[in-house]
Amino acid sequence: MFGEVIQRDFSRFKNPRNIVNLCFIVVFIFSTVLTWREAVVLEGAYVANQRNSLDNVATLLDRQLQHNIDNLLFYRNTMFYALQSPISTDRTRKSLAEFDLLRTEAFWQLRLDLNRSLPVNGVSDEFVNSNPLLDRNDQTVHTELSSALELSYIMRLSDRSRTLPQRIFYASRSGFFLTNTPSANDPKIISLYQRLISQPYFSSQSPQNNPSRALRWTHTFDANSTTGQIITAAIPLDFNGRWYGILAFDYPIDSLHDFLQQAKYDDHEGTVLLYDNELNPIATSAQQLPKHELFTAPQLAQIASVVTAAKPGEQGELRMDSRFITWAKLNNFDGLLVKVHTLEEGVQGEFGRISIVLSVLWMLFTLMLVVSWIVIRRLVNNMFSLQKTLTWRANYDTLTRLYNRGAFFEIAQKLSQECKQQAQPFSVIQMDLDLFKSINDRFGHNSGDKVLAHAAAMLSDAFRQGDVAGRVGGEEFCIVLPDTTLEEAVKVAERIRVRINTKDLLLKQGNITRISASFGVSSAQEFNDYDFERLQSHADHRLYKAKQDGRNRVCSHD
Ligand SMILES: Nc1nc2c(ncn2[C@@H]2O[C@H](COP(=O)(O)OP(=O)(O)OP(=O)(O)O)[C@@H](O)[C@H]2O)c(=O)[nH]1
Repeated sequence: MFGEVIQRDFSRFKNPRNIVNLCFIVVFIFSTVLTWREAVVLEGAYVANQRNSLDNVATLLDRQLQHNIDNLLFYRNTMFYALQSPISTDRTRKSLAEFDLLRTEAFWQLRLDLNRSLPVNGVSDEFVNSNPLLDRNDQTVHTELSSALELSYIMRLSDRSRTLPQRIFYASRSGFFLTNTPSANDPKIISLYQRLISQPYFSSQSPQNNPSRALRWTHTFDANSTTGQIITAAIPLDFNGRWYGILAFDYPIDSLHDFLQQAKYDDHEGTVLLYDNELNPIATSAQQLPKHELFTAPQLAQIASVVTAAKPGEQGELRMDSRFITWAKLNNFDGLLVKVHTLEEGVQGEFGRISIVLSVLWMLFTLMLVVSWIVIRRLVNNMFSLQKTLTWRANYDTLTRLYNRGAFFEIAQKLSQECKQQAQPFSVIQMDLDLFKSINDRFGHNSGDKVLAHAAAMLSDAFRQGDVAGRVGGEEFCIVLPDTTLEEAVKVAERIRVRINTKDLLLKQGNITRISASFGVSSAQEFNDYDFERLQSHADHRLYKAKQDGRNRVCSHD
């Protein structure tokens, strides 16, 4: 059963049309799979390229930030060690004495060395006492001030050329501050200090608010200064269980913006954006921040969910609409670097051009494949119909559409042998048109052909299913009748004779004629012989007798 199914399926493929279809399908699948593979490799390279490109910016930015954080930690250590073992010099003692005199003034400034140190700016005892967050402790304030004066030397020396434009400062709870962007000794000191201690980065560094005492980034905020929006990183300074103040640096957002703009991108490389820890865009490699939101609220939520789970330094990518998003969580910044690559930019870029060439090549190949499939299918179809015609012509007579002599003899012999094997009767009718020559002579050869075709049609209509007829000579026909006795065959011959003889036939130029035929019938039972050729010879002999007896009759005996 299974074998039959396989054989049937296999034989279906022997048909050249199916083989051609199969071959083309295989070539098409193969080419599509190859192109698909190329596309997958290309996509992998594209993703790696996008990641690398963002990684370069992330590494650069991280390095800059690391430098600043290192500076901050270095300054904290300086303060820490100075608090532990303060250096007492004439100059510091003088400055501290000066502080004791000035501490009740609304604002004041101490400076050890005009050229080599930065000024320490302070506010009055009254100001400090009015703010519960502040505490000017008489036990520690001198040590802290001398430490700050020491730091002012180092801060003054620090090289700012390698860093992003920034402000580094120490804001003390004891009512003074030190910054690398010094100001004059004027009332502005009060407002500057007021601004430092009222910002969230100051209060958030209290032991209650920052129990881990780690560095913390703010989100962007308006510093209410000429610098516009800024972002700040701060660490607390603790010593001997006392929270002294904070060391911090801040960047104007513009400087981060400039930094990203300097990262080299060609026009098709997409846009890099820096987001703060509240996922607000703060800087971009484009000319300016996008006027409308780049991401919808659900998209932002999707980014947030992916990024929250990520560790610092981790990278990833997302597909949003037609855009390819690469993100990197920085090691030294509490925010996110995002690269947005639009489809349009992608198409214009190198990978886009390669993808287009690949798609066009695939389409061309497929088109050529389809065209050649159509051509080959047509060739195969033509070949098939030619083969069919040739086969038909080899077996049939084109005029009468009956079997020709060769094919008929072959079939007749086969049928006679089958009847012999099954011990069935078998009969043969030999038929010849009467005086056919005179039709040719009177009406022409074409009319003679028409008569032959007509006689064959009469013949075909009259015999039964299973009987086979053939044209065995010019106007001679033979019919074999399996499983038919002589009597039955005579009846069939008689029926044919009547049919032929009762129909008028319209010939050339309106001539109507009626034809007749003579029949000789023989059967295998009579002679106990199933050899077709011999039976046909007997029938032919009886046909001759029928002609002799006056034509238009059936003869079944010698
Ligand atoms: N038109 C046409 N004539 C054919 C074809 N084949 C044979 N003939 C003609 O058929 C005629 C047969 O004539 P005869 O054998 O003399 O016999 P008949 O005229 O039929 O006379 P009887 O058989 O004695 O009745 C010949 O003239 C052949 O040329 C054919 O394919 N087409």
